[in-house]
Amino acid sequence: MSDLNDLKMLLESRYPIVVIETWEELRALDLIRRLGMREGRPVFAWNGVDGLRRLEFEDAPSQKHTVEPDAVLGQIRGTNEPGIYALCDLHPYLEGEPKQVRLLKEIALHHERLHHTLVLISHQFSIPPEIRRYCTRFSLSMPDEKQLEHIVQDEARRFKQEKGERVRADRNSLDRLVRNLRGLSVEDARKLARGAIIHDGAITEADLPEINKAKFALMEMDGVLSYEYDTESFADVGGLQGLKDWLGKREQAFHGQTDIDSPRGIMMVGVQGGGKSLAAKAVAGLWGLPLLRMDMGAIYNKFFGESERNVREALELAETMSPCVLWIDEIEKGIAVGDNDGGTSRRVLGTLLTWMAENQSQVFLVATANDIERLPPELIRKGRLDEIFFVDLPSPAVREVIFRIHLEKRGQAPERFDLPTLSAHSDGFTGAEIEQAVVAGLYSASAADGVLDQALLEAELAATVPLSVTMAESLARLRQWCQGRAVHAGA
Ligand SMILES: Nc1ncnc2c1ncn2[C@@H]1O[C@H](COP(=O)(O)OP(=O)(O)OP(=O)(O)O)[C@@H](O)[C@H]1O
Repeated sequence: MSDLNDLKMLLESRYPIVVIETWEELRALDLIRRLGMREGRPVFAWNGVDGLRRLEFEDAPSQKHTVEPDAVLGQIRGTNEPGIYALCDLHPYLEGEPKQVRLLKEIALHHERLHHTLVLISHQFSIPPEIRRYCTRFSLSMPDEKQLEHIVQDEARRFKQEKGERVRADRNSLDRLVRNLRGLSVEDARKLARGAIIHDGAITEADLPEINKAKFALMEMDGVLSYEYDTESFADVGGLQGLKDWLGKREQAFHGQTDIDSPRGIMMVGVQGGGKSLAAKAVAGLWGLPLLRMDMGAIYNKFFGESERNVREALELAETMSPCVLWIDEIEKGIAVGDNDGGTSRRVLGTLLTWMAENQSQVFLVATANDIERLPPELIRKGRLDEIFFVDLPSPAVREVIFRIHLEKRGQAPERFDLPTLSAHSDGFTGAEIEQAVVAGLYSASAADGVLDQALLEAELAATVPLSVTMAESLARLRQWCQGRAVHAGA
């Protein structure tokens, strides 16, 4: 790892303040200590409990009078001997504290005279605008696959010493485990590897979903990306045969098992409740990949900060989680044409398009959209996505399958029902509406202390006015828009 050299270069480029966002405080401090010793510069560490102390000497006493942040910053400002000051968890003391921010700025302003370097170490650090131009960010490097494999082997050795048993593993599972640990710090990778080994003394494919969930939790994306625990199987999706065939043909290429270009993503447009979300979940289920969902609403949430940064970070996280499926639900909400928001949605779209053009990682994008009129043309231009699928209302045969799926899911034997008649009575219904009719029928049956039967289901269907009727015009527009632009997901 060349962290030492990289940090040295940063210091030499005379930035007065270096910000390190990390959970690995001890590793960051060790790096700074080594750098100080190599460069012959005194190094100090501070936190709000112990105050300041010399970092090079293990038993150096703490200067208790510097526990308060303004005391320590005041002392640094007043010292002429140039030093490196690692300030841990200073971030809460800067919020709404103009005095502290000013002191930081003073030290930065007099950098040419004082030659102090402040290294601010926190798990998260938002730089106050007053000092932004004096700051630079530094990231600790993450272990590469070779180092990760060493970590896993270390843990396997430790297991053997403690339990007297060898860890069972095949090459393929080990490789996949190592790949899935990418993007984690040494400490976290070790923790997850230990977790995978400890419960059964083996490394198997079955460990991977747990590893992915735990890894995602460690990454803390605060609502912009969520980990979808329930992926679906395509067996639970009625119809969409065209989409299923398309995906089936590309699975090997996605996993890098052929020389053909890896597929990068699809968009699904269609009526509400037509099964687009269900299909997105089924892609992950079919390919055995974790499913991450990007919430366009959260990207614009002011509490989460700058929108483009949120998108960038979410995409980076998806890359770290690769191979995975990234599902952007209702994509038009975040990047709609004509949004009057001071250009934010244009910038978010730009960030997304750049990523789509440059993405080399195994992240398969599944975007779903309801409102095609708000979709920016750049996004749907040929070549951006591998395919645009139109999810239309289900055909009579598919409606039968959907009835079967939802009856079976609720413990109702489909043989007890006349499925062709139910299908005939549900012309124009979406999958969601068929499911709703089954659920409503079950409620009615239970209220009457009876069982669900054909008559109850037919009554529920007769009482429903499907969206395709109330929104006939927009459905017609959608179908027209899709001609020549999208392929039929059901074909
Ligand atoms: N083709 C289908 N096969 C089986 N179930 C379906 C199908 N289509 C819809 N459903 C049922 O309806 C529910 C809602 O559908 P889903 O959320 O996938 O639709 P959608 O097109 O994403 O709708 P929206 O645009 O409103 O989010 C699904 O969870 C599923 O239970």
